[in-house]
Amino acid sequence: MFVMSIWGTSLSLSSRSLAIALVLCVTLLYISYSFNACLLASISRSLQQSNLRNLLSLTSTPRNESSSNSSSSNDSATPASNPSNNSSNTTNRSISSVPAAVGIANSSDGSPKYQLLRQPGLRPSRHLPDTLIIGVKKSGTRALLEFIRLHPDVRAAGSEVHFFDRHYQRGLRWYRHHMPYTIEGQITMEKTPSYFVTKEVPQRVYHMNTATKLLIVVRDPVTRAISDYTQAASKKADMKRFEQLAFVNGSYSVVDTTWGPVKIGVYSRYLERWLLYFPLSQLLFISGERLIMDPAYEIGRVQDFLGLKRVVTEKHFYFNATKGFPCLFKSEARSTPHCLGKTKGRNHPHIDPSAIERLREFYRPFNNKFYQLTGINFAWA
Ligand SMILES: Nc1ncnc2c1ncn2[C@@H]1O[C@H](COP(=O)(O)OS(=O)(=O)O)[C@@H](OP(=O)(O)O)[C@H]1O
Repeated sequence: MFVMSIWGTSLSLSSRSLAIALVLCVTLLYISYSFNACLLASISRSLQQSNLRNLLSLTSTPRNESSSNSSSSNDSATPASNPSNNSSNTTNRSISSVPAAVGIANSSDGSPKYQLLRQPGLRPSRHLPDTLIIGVKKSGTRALLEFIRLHPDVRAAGSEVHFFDRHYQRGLRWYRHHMPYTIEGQITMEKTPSYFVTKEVPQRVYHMNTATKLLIVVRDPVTRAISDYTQAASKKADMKRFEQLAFVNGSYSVVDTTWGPVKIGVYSRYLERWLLYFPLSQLLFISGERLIMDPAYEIGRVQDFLGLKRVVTEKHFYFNATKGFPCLFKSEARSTPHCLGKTKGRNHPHIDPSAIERLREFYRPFNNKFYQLTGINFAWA
């Protein structure tokens, strides 16, 4: 009886243990299942996000391309001296890599081709400019930018960024954010014509990158002054006549050198400041007159200076008789003809020839100094 009762007790004990073990097993299985499910969900989420990020960074490229271009690699957030990083972008350019990469960029199918873009250099990113068009205002700076950006290895900011003269305190990170996306081997370019005449700019550009290449379009300072005046008059209905503004006291004897349109034409004065920071070999002077008469010639010089293959040639230009200026084809296949906008190539007002003659006389010594500094005789009258 006693044995029976012990046996019975141990039986009920072992079935309780069995039941407890079963419950424990089921609980463990449930916890393990939930944990694995969470883990898998989180892995899949992060994979989706990284794919999305890649896709977004790729699809944002055309937005910037439509406005312009750039390349260099400087992550500095403040305008402190960090000159060396940008210069490497001017070498090792591969024209053939560009259309290929752009083609791949449009693919979002996750194929091996698409994976190529993850390789360093092929993933588009923004860089500080390694080339600047610094001026001179009203000399053909927009034409130069539009012409040179036909090159597949050039990307430029579409509008004038004014970083070095107006927004310098915002820092290089801000500046870089205004640059277009580029891939390795492409040049990043920006044009702001007021850089040439703003006192602080040469030193600031030098601090960004001592190797920055500088493009300067120059034009007969008298015609440039009239062009500058024409632009100002187009915005102000009651503007005085050019002759009244260019001279002191209404007579043509004393030139008003404080008036912006006159002052900017004293190129030698501004150039001297730039030469304190940059050797002449880093500056390229483009004749504004020749850019109109023979754009292919001037663009050839620019491509050589930038170490680019001569891709933009006479095949890209045609003379538009209605506009009275050269216009361009966006490709060698002569598709998409394009002229600059209405604000480029305005009709100038009639100016008294005596006033023009007096201004020529005024500029002559400064022009000669400029020819001497640049080693180029621009032959302005
Ligand atoms: N291809 C072509 N089409 C139209 N205009 C051309 C071209 N090439 C040079 N130019 C000359 O460019 C002058 C304007 O110069 P900028 O672009 O430097 O002006 S700005 O400083 O950016 O406002 C502009 O000056 P204005 O003629 O006084 O309007 C033109 O003479």
